Amino acid sequence: MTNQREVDVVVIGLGPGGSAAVRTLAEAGLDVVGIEENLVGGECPFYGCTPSKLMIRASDVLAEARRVPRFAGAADVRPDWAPVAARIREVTADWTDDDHVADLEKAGATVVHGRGRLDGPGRVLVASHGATTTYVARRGVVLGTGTAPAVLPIDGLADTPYWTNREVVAVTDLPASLVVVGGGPIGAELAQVFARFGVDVTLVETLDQLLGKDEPEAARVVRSVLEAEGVTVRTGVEVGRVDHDDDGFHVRLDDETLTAEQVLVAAGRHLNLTGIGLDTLGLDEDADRLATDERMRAGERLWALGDITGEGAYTHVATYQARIACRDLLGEDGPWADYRAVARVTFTDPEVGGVGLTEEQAREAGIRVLTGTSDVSDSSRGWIHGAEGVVKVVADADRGILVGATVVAPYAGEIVGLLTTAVHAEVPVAVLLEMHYAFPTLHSAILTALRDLA
Ligand SMILES: Cc1cc2nc3c(=O)[nH]c(=O)nc-3n(C[C@H](O)[C@H](O)[C@H](O)COP(=O)(O)OP(=O)(O)OC[C@H]3O[C@@H](n4cnc5c(N)ncnc54)[C@H](O)[C@@H]3O)c2cc1C
Ligand SMILES: NC(=O)c1ccc[n+]([C@@H]2O[C@H](COP(=O)([O-])OP(=O)(O)OC[C@H]3O[C@@H](n4cnc5c(N)ncnc54)[C@H](O)[C@@H]3O)[C@@H](O)[C@H]2O)c1
Repeated sequence: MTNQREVDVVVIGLGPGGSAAVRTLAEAGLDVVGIEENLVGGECPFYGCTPSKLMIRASDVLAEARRVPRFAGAADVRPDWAPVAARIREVTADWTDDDHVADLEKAGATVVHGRGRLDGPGRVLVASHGATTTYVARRGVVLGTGTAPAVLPIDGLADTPYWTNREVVAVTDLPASLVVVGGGPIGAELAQVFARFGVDVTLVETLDQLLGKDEPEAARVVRSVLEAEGVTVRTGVEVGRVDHDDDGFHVRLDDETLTAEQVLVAAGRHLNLTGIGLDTLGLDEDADRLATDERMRAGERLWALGDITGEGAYTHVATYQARIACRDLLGEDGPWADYRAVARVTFTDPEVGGVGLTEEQAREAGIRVLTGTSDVSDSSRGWIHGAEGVVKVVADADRGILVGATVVAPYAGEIVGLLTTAVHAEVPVAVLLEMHYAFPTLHSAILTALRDLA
């Protein structure tokens, strides 16, 4: 049976980006329908940012307690996953979305659980509870369908009960050993978590460095910390085959076969665009991103936001883009989208905070580059804290401004805020060199890196 309903805006996919758009448009008085096929809230609160950061918080507490002998005497540390599993169930409400739905309905939106599909400009087919409804959106459609874990074409893998981020957040009992495939943010963060809880972890990465999107100086610190904490790190290796039997998983690399009780695949994401109907608007659904203009327009009466746009797979990018798309849909003026100063944080310990371009990206962009670095462990606060880390700043020599920066340090995610302001507002390096940096702080290592610009 097919029904038809006319509304102002249809939003397909209610992750952080889609949910923010629904809320803003509904609060502005528009007739908005949000369509979600799984949990309203999306990857971040249920399978991503929030549960992983709860794990990280717990593992950081363990690590800090283990530092007691070095700084303050003795501590008896006995890890227990039960409080972690309980807090994750509390924050996800056991993977139910009633609160998220209520939040959007309170704003005046209609939420439909079902699968949405584009059917030409401004038209969406929604399959829900055995019926199909056609929504005709007077202003347009917002697409924010996000990603799913990439399915790797590794021989044998599909026949094994491996974990992705979707399963790992629900773990109640830890395995004795774990192979993590993929040394990006998810792999690095979770390898450290499980190692700190006593799991024998091997981290396997195809590239020659961990955190391939970050500066090599940052990746080196993270690798050395992980190895010091007992993680075996293998970079520059291919996984040829994965098997599973009574002895667990067997992960065949070029030069050895790893055996472990569990495998976590954290090797990138697949865009949820397949079969979404982009072809009905003349767009390519097999592209590696859905390109958007500065107003987040992706096609005729179509706006896109979040991970599918390829502008940075972060929650804060999705919600930023939601603000821009809503501005356009509500007929307001800019500012429009600007990605010069996107901040990113990998929540390893020490954290890796980055903003803007890496040195390599800046050189590829044709910028006349100057770089400066400083060793956080050599700074006063770094030494007091017993911290390892590095600050690297990347400057445009011709314009006298920073175009990128990276901080590896405790709380680097907070410290990078200062550098995000500098890159975003194009604060002259000459000004950054003359401002005050409190003593003794971790962020004062930025001044040393600025003085090193050459
Ligand atoms: C383990 C992990 C940790 C992370 N940690 C961080 C972090 O610390 N900080 C950070 O900024 N980012 C983090 N991220 C990334 C962050 O989760 C994503 O960038 C963010 O969720 C993207 O939001 P989105 O709106 O694009 O879509 P998503 O959150 O992916 O949501 C898209 C929604 O669309 C729905 N959908 C898809 N197709 C359809 C359809 N046809 N019809 C209806 N609904 C559909 C999906 O079910 C989903 O709910 C992490 C990700 C992972 C996996
Ligand atoms: N703190 C954060 O903000 C945070 C945390 C986690 C995830 N995220 C977001 O989620 C996205 C996905 O994270 P991710 O870590 O899965 O992806 P990623 O794409 O950043 O990293 C995946 C890594 O897996 C490697 N890889 C791919 N195939 C492999 C194979 N067969 N064997 C070994 N290694 C392989 C890649 O070379 C890459 O280094 C990220 O892009 C990030 O934006 C953000």
